[in-house]
Amino acid sequence: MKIALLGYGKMGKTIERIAIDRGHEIVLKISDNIAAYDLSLADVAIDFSIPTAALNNIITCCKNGLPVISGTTGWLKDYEKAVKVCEQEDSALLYASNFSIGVNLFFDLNQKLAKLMQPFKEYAVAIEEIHHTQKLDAPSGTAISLADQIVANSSLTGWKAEQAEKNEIPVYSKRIDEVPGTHTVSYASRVDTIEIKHTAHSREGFALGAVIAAEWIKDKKGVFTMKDVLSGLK
Ligand SMILES: NC(=O)C1=CN([C@@H]2O[C@H](COP(=O)(O)OP(=O)(O)OC[C@H]3O[C@@H](n4cnc5c(N)ncnc54)[C@H](OP(=O)(O)O)[C@@H]3O)[C@@H](O)[C@H]2O)C=CC1
Ligand SMILES: O=C(O)C1=N[C@H](C(=O)O)C[C@H](O)C1
Repeated sequence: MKIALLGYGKMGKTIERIAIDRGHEIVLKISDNIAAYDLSLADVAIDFSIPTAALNNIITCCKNGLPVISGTTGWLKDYEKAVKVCEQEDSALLYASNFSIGVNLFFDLNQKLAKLMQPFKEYAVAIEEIHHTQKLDAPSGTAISLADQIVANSSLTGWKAEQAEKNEIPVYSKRIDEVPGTHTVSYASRVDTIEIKHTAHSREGFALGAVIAAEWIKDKKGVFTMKDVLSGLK
């Protein structure tokens, strides 16, 4: 498979190594405006760039009929625009706030725990995410996905960074040196605390999941999530 890498930073470089190990070829590496590049050599694009570039990169891929895997976070207010263009252009898009298989299992666990905790109003839920100091967005895309899942499975009305209202989930963001990504969901009562936690030891899990998603989407059309990819692996 011929891959265009949109964004050639920490993730782009890790994806390159894993994609080559799996027998793929990197035909393009972009770290600036996509308009100047010829996408016609690629079978699929993988975008791990910056929040302000993600939507434009996705739209350009869709207009070129190039399936695109989107891992960039911090641009989701524009997600519906991306979906609309993808559908209009009869192209293919898969966004995930986190491509790691472990985090996707953690998402299932989070959803189940939220359902289980729903009747027990004495527990207050909170989310904490810790990432490296170069991260541009906060809260992390993964923390937002976790919060959205809890809202969908509880009587809580939303989430807020730090100072949440009574009916909201507080999401705390910490930035520490080289941390690849740690997410904790906790339910605290006066007498005890229940916690679930995912700790990434490196960026390999994110990158492997993105390459697996690219292999999966290559000849498809439509808007997908990691659930679609993982249901095919089970
Ligand atoms: N979904 C997931 O599983 C994961 C998501 N992420 C997300 O992926 C994104 C990238 O992370 P990371 O690799 O750590 O960040 P980096 O800062 O290391 O890399 C971002 C890269 O994008 C480049 N870039 C800047 N403008 C553009 C543009 N217009 N088009 C294409 N590339 C551009 C930057 O170039 P330059 O340095 O020259 O500005 C840089 O090489 C972040 O949003 C992060 O949150 C990260 C890990 C996992
Ligand atoms: O910026 C990162 O590094 C990461 N970003 C993603 C996010 O915002 O959730 C995923 C992962 O935690 C690493």
